[in-house]
Amino acid sequence: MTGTAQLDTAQLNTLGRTWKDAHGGDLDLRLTDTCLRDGSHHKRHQFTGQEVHDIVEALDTSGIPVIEVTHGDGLGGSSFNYGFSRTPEQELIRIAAETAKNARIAFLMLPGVGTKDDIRAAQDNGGQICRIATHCTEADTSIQHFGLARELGLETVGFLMMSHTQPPEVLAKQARIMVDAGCQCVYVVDSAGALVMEQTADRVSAVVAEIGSQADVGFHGHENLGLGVANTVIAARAGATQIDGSVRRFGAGAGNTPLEAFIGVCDKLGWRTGVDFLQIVDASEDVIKPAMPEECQLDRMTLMMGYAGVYSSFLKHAGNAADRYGVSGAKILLEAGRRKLIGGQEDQLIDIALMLKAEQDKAAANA
Ligand SMILES: CC[C@H](O)CC(=O)C(=O)O
Ligand SMILES: [Mn+2]
Repeated sequence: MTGTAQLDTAQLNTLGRTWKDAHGGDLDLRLTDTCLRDGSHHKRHQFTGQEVHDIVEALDTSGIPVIEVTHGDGLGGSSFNYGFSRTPEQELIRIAAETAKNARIAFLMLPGVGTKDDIRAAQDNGGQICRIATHCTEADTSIQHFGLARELGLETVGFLMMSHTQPPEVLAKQARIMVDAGCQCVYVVDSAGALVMEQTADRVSAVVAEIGSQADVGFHGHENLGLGVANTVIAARAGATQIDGSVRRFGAGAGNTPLEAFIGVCDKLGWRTGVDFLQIVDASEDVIKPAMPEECQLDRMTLMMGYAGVYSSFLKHAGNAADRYGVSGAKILLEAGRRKLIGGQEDQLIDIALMLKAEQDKAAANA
């Protein structure tokens, strides 16, 4: 089979649903910690090998079943456009895989940023789960990558990013494209932290109705309106069985769903995650916190992201543009939301800053 071929339903049924088997069916939810990938945005991609080793060891010991490790913008993201990594991501993947005793190591790739060779290298370095992320109307760009990943025997996950921008029925159709290409779990991704409760439930339910008999459904939340845990609980109630978050919210924007808080909530609800709450709380305080440049904040900038519906990974880029041109970062984000910018359009944040500066200079000249 070539990398671009689609899998038929019979193949999917025999190859799908790997995680329930891997965990012996004794978990209700499978958690993925993404502080070593989405947290890379907050860390400006400056993770050291030692930090990755220490964080993976702590998460793995606590029982986290999946740990995602990659540049914040996925394989191949280390660049002038997105920011250079301090340590090559393939080395970080290798360190993570060598450190984890039980957890599977996942890596993310965005078609057009990473390449098929990056996927092969990530597998050679010990990555086992290939997560392909596309804008939520561009699932067709993932077809060849899912084909390759399945050919290589990797577990596959699809990310429908910026899911707040499309109604449930559009997401369901896009999820179908991913599953037909070989994806074993499609995530509704609230990249901007803009979804509000029922909007999450409606989207997850629609995707479950479309693909639930063939593949799992996941949810990836952000904290920009303070709803990460609430949205994740409601997503699980709507049928999401794979859940993303970051311990201590170490992620993009105001951070990801705080995984330790969600684990505590799951304990109270009687949902089995396999993670020890006391250990994960210690890991948050003793290992994750020291690796963070600062806590992820729910402040003017990040609230604006949730409010205006802006991709969380734009936070540092908008802050840089605001500082460079002496304009309001919050106004840059509001305009980015109005323009409905998507990943890859980071350069437009500079255009917006220049426009705001011109307006500011004109107002000053007329004053
Ligand atoms: C650049 C990829 C992006 O950060 C993926 C993600 O975590 C999201 O869309 O929320
Ligand atoms: Mn994210």
